[in-house]
Amino acid sequence: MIEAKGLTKRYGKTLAVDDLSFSVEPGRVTGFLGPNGAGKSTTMRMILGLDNPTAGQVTVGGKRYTELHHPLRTVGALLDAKWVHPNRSARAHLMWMAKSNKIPARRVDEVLDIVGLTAVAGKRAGGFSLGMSQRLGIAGALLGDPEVLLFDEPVNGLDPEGILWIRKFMHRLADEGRTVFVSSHLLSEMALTASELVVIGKGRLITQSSTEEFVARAAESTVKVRTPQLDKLRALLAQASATVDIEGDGLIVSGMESEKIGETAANHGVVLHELSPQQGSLEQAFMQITGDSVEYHAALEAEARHALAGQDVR
Ligand SMILES: Nc1ncnc2c1ncn2[C@@H]1O[C@H](COP(=O)(O)OP(=O)(O)OP(=O)(O)O)[C@@H](O)[C@H]1O
Repeated sequence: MIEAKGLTKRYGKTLAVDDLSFSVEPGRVTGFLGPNGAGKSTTMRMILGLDNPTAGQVTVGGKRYTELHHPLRTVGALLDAKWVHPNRSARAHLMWMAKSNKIPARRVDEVLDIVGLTAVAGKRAGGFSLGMSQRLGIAGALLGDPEVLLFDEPVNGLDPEGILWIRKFMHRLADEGRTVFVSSHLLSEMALTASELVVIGKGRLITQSSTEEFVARAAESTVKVRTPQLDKLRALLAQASATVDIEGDGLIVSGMESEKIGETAANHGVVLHELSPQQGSLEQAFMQITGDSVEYHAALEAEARHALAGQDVR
């Protein structure tokens, strides 16, 4: 379990993390969602004791990182996959990590097996693809068999197969009862990976809720209506305090459920050709909630450029 209370980090004039309080429970994957520059990496660094909070605190299993007797046995992290000595073999890299944390050597072979790197354990880590480097990073995070695992943007730059592997692996770790906290600026990815979300913007908590709730609540449901008596229905709905916009040959109604719209139409003899609640996507929800966040729009543009260029922009 991870608990942040009033967590704050200031770098000079920049308030990177601003009075952040949230909790991350074991047994499920929790997404840490926010646009670029929202403060996700800074928060993760504070969880890992790599940065000190300006105010507030964050604990792992009830203790601050610096109070943990065997940190690697409590919390493992994948922050930067390329953090290995390029000329060391995967096994040598893990052996070195194990030794410096008093972890038995046999655990190295176990974690190599868990992440599927046994066959290439003797190869230079410097020659690994990004996907393999990610696996090696995860093997390192698992060395101490920790209860809590942090992943900072783990799917960045990975091919679809690598993304799928990481996603399944995180679910497996959560199913084992571990606390899994994974950051991302990719909304669509979090919808597939996380069941719970901690959403931040500009260093502040926007919301913590289940992914499902977040989408349902934020993408304030709209209903598409088509009718040959458009003006009449529009006036009736507006009278009942719904917000009505004309779109194409129909109406987009918000602030009123489809059942109520249908009943209102029936009560006044209005014929309906279509009455369809519109499903909100996580993207829409996120945009709505962080709508005023400049950084968010920058992130969206970057994502769009990324999609167009077919390569990673970050
Ligand atoms: N060491 C530092 N010194 C000064 N400013 C920093 C430092 N680390 C982060 N910042 C600033 O703090 C803010 C939050 O950065 P952070 O990297 O935590 O965000 P993020 O959500 O992880 O975004 P990204 O995914 O782009 O890394 C940014 O404005 C960033 O420029």
